Amino acid sequence: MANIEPIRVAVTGAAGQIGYSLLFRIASGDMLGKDQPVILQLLEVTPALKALEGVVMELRDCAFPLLTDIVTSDDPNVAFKDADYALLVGAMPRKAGMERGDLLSANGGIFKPQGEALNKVASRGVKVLVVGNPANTNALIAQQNAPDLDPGQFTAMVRLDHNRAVSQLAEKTGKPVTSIQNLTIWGNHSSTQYPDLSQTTVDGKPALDLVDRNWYETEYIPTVAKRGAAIIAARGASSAASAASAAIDHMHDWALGTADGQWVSMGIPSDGSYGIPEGLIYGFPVKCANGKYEIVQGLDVSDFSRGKMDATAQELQEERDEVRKLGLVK
Ligand SMILES: NC(=O)c1ccc[n+]([C@@H]2O[C@H](COP(=O)([O-])OP(=O)(O)OC[C@H]3O[C@@H](n4cnc5c(N)ncnc54)[C@H](O)[C@@H]3O)[C@@H](O)[C@H]2O)c1
Ligand SMILES: O=C(O)C[C@H](O)C(=O)O
Repeated sequence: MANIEPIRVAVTGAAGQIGYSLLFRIASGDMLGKDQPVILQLLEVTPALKALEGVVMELRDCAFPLLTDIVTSDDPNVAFKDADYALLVGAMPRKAGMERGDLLSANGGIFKPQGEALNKVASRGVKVLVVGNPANTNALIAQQNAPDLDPGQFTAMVRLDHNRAVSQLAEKTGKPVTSIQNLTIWGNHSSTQYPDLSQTTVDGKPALDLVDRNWYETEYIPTVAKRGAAIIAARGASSAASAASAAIDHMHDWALGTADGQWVSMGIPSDGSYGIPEGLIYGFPVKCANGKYEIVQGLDVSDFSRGKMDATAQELQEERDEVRKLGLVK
């Protein structure tokens, strides 16, 4: 372990609820491996730096063997300096009664300067995950303001939706989550997302042979798509530990690869696959190896799926138009 160079991981919104779970998981090796030392580079707004100091005290008190150093700052040019991974969490969460897209004008402005700072100071191979909502369009804003980086380095989190979808299906079929494979979240991290079971297997059997079609269309899909709102209604605050866990899963699989033959869902720039307009940051089925992701190609798309996939793409186009008007993307 002593001979492995530490990896720099930047996290924004580090004193927030998600940060409080995420940082400890990164420092314990859950994201990049149990033998990979890390340096945490934490960004917060100036008024939250005091609270962040307390989080840093707690991180130090854990005496994590892999945690080599901690940097804190309210300047993205410091926090993103030479970062190999950047998890952009810092943004306002929605309240009951809001859609995530309602946060666009409040949060969109955060991601332009952060994209510019990543462009200027991050490692040229930085892998970026946007968690702050609306995650897909915020990822687009950061990406468009980082012209010297490859657009594919910017991704958005639909992994929480993916994990929710796996868990709901496991519960319905009475099978363990590990029996479920090849599930996809297409599109936006919003209530238009499409949790698609058409290719999914449970213990090798087609999932749609095991559940009622009416349940799938009228209960399962809306339950997964509206789970974030259900958590806000129950907890009085948006999901945090599960969101952090999904962020760990997303980065872990991107960095270290997906399990043999299996795929996961990631929000990535569309290359036009499956007829999704190029450039939108859209949830796709992907396999990862050697630090790269690749869209799973050649899947059959039914008329039902086509309608759902196009509707969520349409919403992302509308969000893109809105941020264009705000001058946040070209
Ligand atoms: N994509 C997903 O699946 C998913 C899941 C859960 C939550 N979220 C989103 O993640 C975001 C954070 O959620 P939370 O519960 O941790 O919120 P929170 O309010 O507890 O924490 C957000 C933190 O971000 C900080 N912050 C605000 N602007 C910043 C900036 N410009 N730079 C750095 N830090 C900044 C705040 O000071 C605060 O400490 C919200 O937008 C929420 O909706 C996304
Ligand atoms: O729903 C929210 O606003 C928070 C988060 O995006 C979630 O899905 O839990």
